[in-house]
Amino acid sequence: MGALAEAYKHSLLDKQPIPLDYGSVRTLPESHIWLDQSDESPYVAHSTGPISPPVIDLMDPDAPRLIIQACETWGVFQLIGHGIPTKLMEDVESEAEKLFGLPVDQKLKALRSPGGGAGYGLPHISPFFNKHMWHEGFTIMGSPIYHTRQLWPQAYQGFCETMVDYQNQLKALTEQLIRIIFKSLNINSEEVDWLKDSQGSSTALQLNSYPACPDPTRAMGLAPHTDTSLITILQSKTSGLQVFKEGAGWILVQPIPGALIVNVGDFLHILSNGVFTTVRHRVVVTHIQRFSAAHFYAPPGDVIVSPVMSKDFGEVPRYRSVSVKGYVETKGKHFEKALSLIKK
Ligand SMILES: C=C1C[C@]23C[C@H]1CC[C@H]2[C@@]12CCC[C@@](C)(C(=O)O1)[C@H]2[C@@H]3C(=O)O
Ligand SMILES: O=C(O)CCC(=O)C(=O)O
Ligand SMILES: [Fe+2]
Repeated sequence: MGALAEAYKHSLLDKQPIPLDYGSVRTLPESHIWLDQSDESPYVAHSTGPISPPVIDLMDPDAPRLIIQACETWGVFQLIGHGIPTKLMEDVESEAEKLFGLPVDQKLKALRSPGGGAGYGLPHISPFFNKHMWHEGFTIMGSPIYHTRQLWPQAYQGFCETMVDYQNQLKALTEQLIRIIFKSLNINSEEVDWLKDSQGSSTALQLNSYPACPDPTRAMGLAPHTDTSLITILQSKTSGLQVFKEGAGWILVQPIPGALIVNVGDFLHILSNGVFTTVRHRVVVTHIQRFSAAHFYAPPGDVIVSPVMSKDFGEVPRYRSVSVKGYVETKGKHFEKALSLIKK
């Protein structure tokens, strides 16, 4: 799990808010109202017009070019032909439904400890906002057994097997995509030891639940953010994810059945000298519960991430070199100011 386990470690220490018992509230509590009536609702702000992130088939011989183009123009794309078994994707969704369907007092037994990364709770970025998000999450870093046993002391095996299998398969797919992307950055993957000995990479699996909301247009499922990853791969059956596109605003992503949503994170943005977009995204809620699973992948904590120099990515570095561990700390303390703090 590596460096990502330290993400938002400091910000968690000052307050440890816990998720609501969402099933028991009939009206949106003041603490969860993000927009008052006059504000533009997150629904109004999004356009379901003609533009949407690219859909790319990994089996397409032209996939590498399309992936690079998507990383530059959107920072996000939908991927089909990825080879992740449909059954496994369905099992992940149903295991998440089971987990978040547990009684609140049982879920709280797996509550993330202050400064901890794994376990049940609100988003790690909660302390940066004075309103609570309509969300509950379960973060897995490394083996899921410890926190899963708090939920199901006698029956944690099925959940753990599914999540470990999923993490292994998503890590392999991530590394396949990274090799394709590194080619465009003129990085020889054969010389990247943490990519070959892939034990060292930092990964995390985030299960998200956005419970049915009594007043969806005034709540926020997950506040706008960019991911602290090289690449994030996400699955969800239902819409709710919105990505920000310069010149178009918030775009609702309509998930294609069986597709995975791949997005560029901060580390790939830095590595590409700012050419690949670390897409800002958020989640709006509805009257129906929504689930997602997001796999985060970053290099090991001691790896130094430096902007590549080339005619395609610029001869002048736009960012200072950072260690993965150092940047995770900066992001955890300063959140969305992190990138500007390392700008040259
Ligand atoms: C590996 C990661 C990446 C984390 C922190 C740590 C574990 C959980 C991830 C998320 C998941 C939910 C949104 C986010 C913003 C959050 O609050 O926790 C993500 C954050 C990040 O992408 O920065
Ligand atoms: O639920 C989603 O679609 C997005 C989740 C997300 O952005 C995250 O887990 O970082
Ligand atoms: Fe995200």
